[in-house]
Amino acid sequence: MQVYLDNNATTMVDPLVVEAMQPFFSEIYGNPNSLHKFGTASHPALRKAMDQVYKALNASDNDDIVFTSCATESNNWVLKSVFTDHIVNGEKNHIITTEVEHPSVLAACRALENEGVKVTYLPVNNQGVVEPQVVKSFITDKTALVSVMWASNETGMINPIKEIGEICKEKGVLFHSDGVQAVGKIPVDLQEVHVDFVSMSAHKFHGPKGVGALYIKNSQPLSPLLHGGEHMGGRRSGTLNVPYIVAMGKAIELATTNIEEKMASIRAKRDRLEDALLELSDTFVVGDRDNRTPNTILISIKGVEGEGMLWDLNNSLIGASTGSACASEDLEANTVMLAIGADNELAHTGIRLSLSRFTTDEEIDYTIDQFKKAVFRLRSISSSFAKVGPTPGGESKAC
Ligand SMILES: Cc1ncc(COP(=O)(O)O)c(CNc2co[nH]c2=O)c1O
Repeated sequence: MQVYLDNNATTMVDPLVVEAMQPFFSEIYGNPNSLHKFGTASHPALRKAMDQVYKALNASDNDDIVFTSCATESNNWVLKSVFTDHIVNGEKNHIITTEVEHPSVLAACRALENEGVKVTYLPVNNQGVVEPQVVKSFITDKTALVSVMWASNETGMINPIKEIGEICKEKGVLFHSDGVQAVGKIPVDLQEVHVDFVSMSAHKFHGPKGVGALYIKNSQPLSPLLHGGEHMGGRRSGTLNVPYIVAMGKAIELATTNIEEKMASIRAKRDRLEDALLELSDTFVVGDRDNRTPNTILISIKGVEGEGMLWDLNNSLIGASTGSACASEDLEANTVMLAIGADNELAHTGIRLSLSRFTTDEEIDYTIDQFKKAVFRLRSISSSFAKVGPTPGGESKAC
């Protein structure tokens, strides 16, 4: 048996999505910008895909949704164009984000610091979420943008986006949320929550890699990141990737239809897995599961190096991660665990398990069995665990 539990990194493309894409490779393949029938033949499918995304997000017709190549592009677009539109002219000079954002936000912010922008990286609490009042306390009249991820790719913890949005609206500050780990996984209603910009990525909800989108509230101005054509109303140049846009529409429709039912099913499997792993001594899971995306577990196993655990699980054909694949090459401590206050040793023991709607009960059973065997094997050769020994009573808990 092989079990894929790294769905926060990327997901399998739903076979129904693959089917929806097929006609647009060799049958309806014209350039949508061409005026002839080969080009206009793709327009109905493009309109349908756009409608599917609007419906899934409950976006208003006054809002814009622009397809991009990925969420990394969407995140960079917001940050760099807010800089262009509101900071270069001297109107503002400050951006607020958090210490635990995805690298595509953090690296873009660091690039803007090199341009002289003042960036505040807010801390998170011991649950790994940022507190609205902390956001409010750092907003000044020079703040151009607040950027806070909707849900964490590493912990699944969900930030108080509605409350932060209300603060930003009251203060007249633009608000961006990297919605990659929320869209398609938990309800996202953009008429319920005030956010100016939301990034999303199809390969997180069973669409293909290489297509994402940016939601822009009230179609407000945002300078293009890419120039050179009147695509997407001049918002984002580049020939439309028709099969992938169609795929994103189908994928978001499948992911958000009966989403509560889908969430309940995934959550039940995740909770069963989490409860079983917490039976191991000296383990803890980051964040209260009631405020977490239904598919994610970030578990720390005292005395077991995360990388070693990954390889052991890999030998059992179980795919997991120690955190964002974007940072998986380095053997650094898990930054989120450091941010919530774990010490350096503990922060090297994090393992992220992220399920999907395709995860089966049999796969959960197999994972529980293999995970416990791996922990026993690795702890038996672990110098640190042997030295410290198990905590009497083996305190294990979610926190
Ligand atoms: C919160 C978040 N933002 C942005 C991205 C980048 O999206 P893309 O550019 O469309 O790929 C990711 C991918 N996150 C991960 C990729 O690998 N492991 C992860 O956790 C993400 O989780």
